[in-house]
Amino acid sequence: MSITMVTTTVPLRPALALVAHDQKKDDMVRFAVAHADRLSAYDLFATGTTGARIAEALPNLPITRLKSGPLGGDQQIGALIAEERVSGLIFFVDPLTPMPHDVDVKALTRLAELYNIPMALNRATAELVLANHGALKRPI
Ligand SMILES: O=C(CO)COP(=O)(O)O
Repeated sequence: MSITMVTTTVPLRPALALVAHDQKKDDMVRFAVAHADRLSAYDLFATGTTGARIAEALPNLPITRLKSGPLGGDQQIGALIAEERVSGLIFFVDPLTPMPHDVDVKALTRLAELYNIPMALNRATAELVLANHGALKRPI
């Protein structure tokens, strides 16, 4: 007599955070539309307005919207990184416009550095991150 063990594996999905400054939101929407299939493999988080723009363009793509960046959304994403719940950050930064919440942006990128998660600050790097999506760590 033989015994067969049946195991099921529930894959843990890695999570990605998407953020774009105002002058880069159109770029982010184009990026999300171009990669909608691949992005659907992730649990997605976004700052408020970025998430709204993506949801408007891709209503079937689940995305958790946090607060708007200037109202604490960058810090919320930073907290998710510190809790090791986000394994990649795609942040289309506007290098030409001063931001009142620049310290929050700096704190967010610092945590992405500290926790050694892939962080793309422009579209060229975001393409590389998504193309190497196997490198994105799974959540604990
Ligand atoms: O300001 C931001 C990042 O610093 C983005 O926030 P919103 O997506 O709410 O515009």
